[in-house]
Amino acid sequence: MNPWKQIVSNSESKSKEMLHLKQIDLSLRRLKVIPSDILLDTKIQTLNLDRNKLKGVSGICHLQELKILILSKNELTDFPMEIQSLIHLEKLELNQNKIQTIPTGIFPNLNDLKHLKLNNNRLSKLPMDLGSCSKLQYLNISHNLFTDFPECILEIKSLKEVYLENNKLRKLPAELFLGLSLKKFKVSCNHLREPPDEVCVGGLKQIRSYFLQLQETQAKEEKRVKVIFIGASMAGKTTVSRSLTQGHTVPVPLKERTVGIEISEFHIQDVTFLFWDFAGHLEYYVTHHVFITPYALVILVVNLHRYQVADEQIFMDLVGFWIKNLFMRVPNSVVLTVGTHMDLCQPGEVEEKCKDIEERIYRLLDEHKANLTHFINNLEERQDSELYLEQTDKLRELSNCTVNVLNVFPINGTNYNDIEKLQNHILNTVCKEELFPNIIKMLPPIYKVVENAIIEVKQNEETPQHGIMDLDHLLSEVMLKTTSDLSKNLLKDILRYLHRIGLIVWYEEIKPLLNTVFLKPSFLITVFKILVRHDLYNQLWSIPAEVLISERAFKRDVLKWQEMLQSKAMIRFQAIRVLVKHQLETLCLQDTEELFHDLIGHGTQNGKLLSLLMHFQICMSVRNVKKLNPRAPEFFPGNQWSVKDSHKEMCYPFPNYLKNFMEVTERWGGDHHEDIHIRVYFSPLIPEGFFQRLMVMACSFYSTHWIEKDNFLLVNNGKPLLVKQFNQRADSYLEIRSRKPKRSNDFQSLWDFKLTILSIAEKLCKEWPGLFYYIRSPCRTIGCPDEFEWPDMDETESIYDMIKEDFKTCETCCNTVNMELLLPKATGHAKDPFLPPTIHVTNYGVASIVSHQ
Ligand SMILES: Nc1nc2c(ncn2[C@@H]2O[C@H](COP(=O)(O)OP(=O)(O)OP(=O)(O)O)[C@@H](O)[C@H]2O)c(=O)[nH]1
Repeated sequence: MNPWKQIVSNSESKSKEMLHLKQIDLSLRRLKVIPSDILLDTKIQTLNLDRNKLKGVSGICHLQELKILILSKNELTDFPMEIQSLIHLEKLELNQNKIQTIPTGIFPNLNDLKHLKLNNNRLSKLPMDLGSCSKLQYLNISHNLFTDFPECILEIKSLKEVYLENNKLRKLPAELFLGLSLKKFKVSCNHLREPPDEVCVGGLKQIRSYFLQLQETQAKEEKRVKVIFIGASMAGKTTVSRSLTQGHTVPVPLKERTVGIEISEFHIQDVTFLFWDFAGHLEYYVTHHVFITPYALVILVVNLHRYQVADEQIFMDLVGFWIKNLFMRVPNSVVLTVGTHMDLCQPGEVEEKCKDIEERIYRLLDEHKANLTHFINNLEERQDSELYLEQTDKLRELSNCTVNVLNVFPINGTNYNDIEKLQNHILNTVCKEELFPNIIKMLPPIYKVVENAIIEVKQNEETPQHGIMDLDHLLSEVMLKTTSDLSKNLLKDILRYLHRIGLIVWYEEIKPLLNTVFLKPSFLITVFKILVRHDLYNQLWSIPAEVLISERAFKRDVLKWQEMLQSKAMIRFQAIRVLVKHQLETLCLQDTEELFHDLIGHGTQNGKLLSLLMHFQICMSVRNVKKLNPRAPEFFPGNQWSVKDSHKEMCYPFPNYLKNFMEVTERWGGDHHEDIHIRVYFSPLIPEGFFQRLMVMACSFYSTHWIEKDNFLLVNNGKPLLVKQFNQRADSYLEIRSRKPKRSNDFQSLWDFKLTILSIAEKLCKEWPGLFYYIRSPCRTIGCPDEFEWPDMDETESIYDMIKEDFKTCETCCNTVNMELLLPKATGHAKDPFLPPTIHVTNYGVASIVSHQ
């Protein structure tokens, strides 16, 4: 609960209590001036004026005893000069105003100031005399317009926490990390070159290690950019990316369709490009969250011959779908649309189509913006608008983001002159400061030395061709190749940097892969492609007899596997072994035996392949598909939950291959009008791959489950819960449905069940920063279309505590509905109040939710 709300909760009790406590809460009052009676009470120590409409704070200088002053979310454009008189001030919050400058002469008077919040203003400078605040421990200047680091910060030796995110900083001073003893530091979303973002995301430890290296040497400049090729199947992505990297036109035969992703490195002048060519098939979209990252140039390839001017559907398939998904995933990305097959177009057709594509993209982005504005207005106009403040803020932030779409660049992908023109265009684009401020990376020379040593190790004859290496082995090899005396920790920090720029892959967060480095990221993709491929069904059939025999399988088994894949999207472990073995044989690698065991695992231990796929929520594992126990023990957030080991063969459902068969529908037995259901609406859409991953995570928690393409059914303590997705334009939502409990006491466990699914969905949504969602409960009256909106779920407050009323009246049908049918309204004692739990999804049976109680 917000501490301010705890202090004073209603106006009647306010005066007496406040006079005693000297703490005044006047937040959310729509105040334009501070009430005069407050200004007369000179003994006030705490004044909270959060979320009002103040343009000034005239008279505040009288409150000489003030220690805490909260003026966040007001309409201040000037820094209030009177604050200089508040010499006992310890905490000052002026965030979310419109302040542009802070004059000098204020901070030298605030000798006791410990906490200063100035985020979300329009500041580009801090006054030099801020340095005199020798007790300041917390400083937040994130979401402002700083281009240069304010030097005065370096003088404040007491600082423990500094927040600088979302500015335009290019360089951080070494003294900040080597001189001060910071404990918390955030700097994401800047234009950093020194140190580059890829170092900063590693946190204080890695930034310190970076600057320690620069104490004796000068940083060297490197220009690097990741280029992501996306677009529908057969658009020409591989043709363009291969022609660019190989320096001549490369015809791609039809049978060589991209499977998964292709990666290649390529140089134009002094810029290093890392090309990631994504296959157009939807089956691969579930893997895109692993690889589509911010700060990349996105090349959207469109076949102009296929494109039709007046056809909205074809625009959505070839262009709109990708732009929408990018907006959700990387809301600030730069997109260059390349139109291919212009040689097959008639004169005049190319110009007309390019213009049409550009206009429709802008319309799509405008529509998205208008949608957001509409939501913001709706929430703000509500009488209970204060219940939706977080949502409104998030929407506002989103409406400031935009995908930067460049004009369409038409080419004939089979003509090298055109490829050369495109090459120059790409170079000019990435060198544009305003589009790619992060292309330049200033690095200590040792980073390059280590990079070169790794490339040498990679090319060494003794290194396995697949480039998978044990971490310790790699570290000792690199140490041998570099003359300088490198510490293991520094080497690991440099490896982390090389992982983030995409040169190597080291997933240290995945336990079974902690000691594994993929020197060739493309091999990692090859590994993914063994099981995530559009032609998996045919792949199974093409496995040669000798591979089958070596795994004690027969052609008849293959038929069973194919049937299982088609009807249940399930792959048996034996089939996985066979597929991996076959794939490794076709790659003609040495050491296949060892690699095979590494990828597949030993005994019940998952190998690298399944660990990777499960970590990225692409598949899950189940033991005994037929005998799932509908009376499995009840699951509670906070309890460790496990399933006994069985000796049955494991099976792996891959929800991306699911079709709409009827198993879930049959088990559920149709909707009842009494069902308790809620809807989670998504704008602009439910992202591709979202539902499948939600399914994987949810089914990892609830062992009794059934899955279909757009539905899944979970059972907990004998009670079923159905989750369905509906994904149509302006009507994209998840429905979470359960039967109405017979006893009133059972409502809470049912709401707990729903809240767990909601918290999983919420966690997933964070991976799509451009995605907005809200939750509604439909009115209970048959035929009434109205829905009740859920309030913002405050991270610190249980939703059960937020719902105070027992009944709600529908504005449309005027019926009164019992609240426990609509929202989590605890009837008895709140057993498991909902605090968004931390979710640990590892493997089937060891998944757990830890709630913060
Ligand atoms: N005539 C003509 N053919 C092209 C052009 N660009 C690509 N192609 C051909 O179009 C076909 C598909 O090209 P790819 O590069 O494989 O397409 P892709 O987008 O990578 O397709 P996926 O791998 O399915 O995602 C190939 O046969 C290319 O040779 C072009 O500009 N003109």
